[in-house]
Amino acid sequence: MNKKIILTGGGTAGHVMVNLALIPKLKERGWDIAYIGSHQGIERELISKVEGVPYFPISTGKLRRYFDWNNFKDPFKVLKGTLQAYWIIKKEKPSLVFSKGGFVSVPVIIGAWLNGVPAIIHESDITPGLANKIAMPFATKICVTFPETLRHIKEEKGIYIGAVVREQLKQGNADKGRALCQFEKGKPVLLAMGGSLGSKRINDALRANLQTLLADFQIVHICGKGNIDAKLASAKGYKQFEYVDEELPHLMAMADIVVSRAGANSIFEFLALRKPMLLIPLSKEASRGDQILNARSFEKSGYAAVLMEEDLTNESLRNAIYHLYENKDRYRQNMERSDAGDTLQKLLTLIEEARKS
Ligand SMILES: CC(=O)N[C@H]1[C@@H](OP(=O)(O)OP(=O)(O)OC[C@H]2O[C@@H](n3ccc(=O)[nH]c3=O)[C@H](O)[C@@H]2O)O[C@H](CO)[C@@H](O)[C@@H]1O
Repeated sequence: MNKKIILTGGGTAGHVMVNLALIPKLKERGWDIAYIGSHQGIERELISKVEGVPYFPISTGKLRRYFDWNNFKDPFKVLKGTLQAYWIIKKEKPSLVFSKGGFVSVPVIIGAWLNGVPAIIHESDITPGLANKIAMPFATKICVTFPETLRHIKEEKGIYIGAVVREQLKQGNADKGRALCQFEKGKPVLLAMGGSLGSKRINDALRANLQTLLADFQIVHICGKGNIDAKLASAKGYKQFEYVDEELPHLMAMADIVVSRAGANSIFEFLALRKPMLLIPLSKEASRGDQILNARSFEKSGYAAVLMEEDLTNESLRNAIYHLYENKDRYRQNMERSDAGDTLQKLLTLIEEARKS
């Protein structure tokens, strides 16, 4: 019985996390795993830390909905990537390809289709991203996180499974988090996270309020690569990180409230950990607006407060943070009513069923 799987997905950490959640479970079940990603993307860095998962880099190009001179070059890169993915899949002979989306996944899904290998796509957001939209006709099944996403998918291919949250996030230790940040016990902790790449808008507005907020909170701020403010390195009760890997569960465990972008993986992680959250979704100017839909859906369920980027000022952020903290118990009670079920198990069952024998 062939139990080889190729995983793909990348560009931002949000397109790698489901794969990271799956890898230990697939290993437990005796799967042989390989990964196809880009040469430079964050997926290469994240997967290189995982033992026993060979990484095959391919050429990728960004698929854009707007004018850019690279639009003339990138189709050739995607074509090259498709040929590379085709040959890797032909040689590796997996019984299934699983994709978490992102530009790099398009050549891989097409490469799987050309080899007659079934492929499953996972879509985290309410509306499918451009890469997944292009790849969908070549996939066997498309799993979605939000039930309303099924509207955008051909009936027989779409399947609602919910969000996949990494097990290790649930094993955080608040004392370890405080030790890492040199925070004291007893004073509330605010975790600010601008998605896996950081957010300059959130960083600036938060730092403008730092003096006021530090009177009431200790703040751990994940600000993105290159965004550490050295002048604030010695501020008491304020700890900055560019990106956090193994230690993230401890930081999440000690947080009383969270201020975050509304990337699908992050918000479901906060929901699983029952963290009252203020979401500042990426604006329509900078994206297709998927985070706005994610945030509105959480707001409607009573899990989150939402501050739109166009309404983000130093004052509105400060007021929203205090409002969130005052109402934190209400948000927690609402989150207690959510039941995610064992999504990882559902996904594993789907993988076992879909593979080519
Ligand atoms: C700019 C962009 O394209 N954003 C998209 C991207 O966001 P982004 O990559 O930010 O995605 P998410 O918020 O969904 O996921 C980020 C993941 O990185 C992890 N993390 C983050 C920071 C850190 O220091 N350490 C760490 O491990 C989080 O725990 C989470 O698992 O993918 C999401 C899921 O398709 C989309 O909803 C977002 O719109």
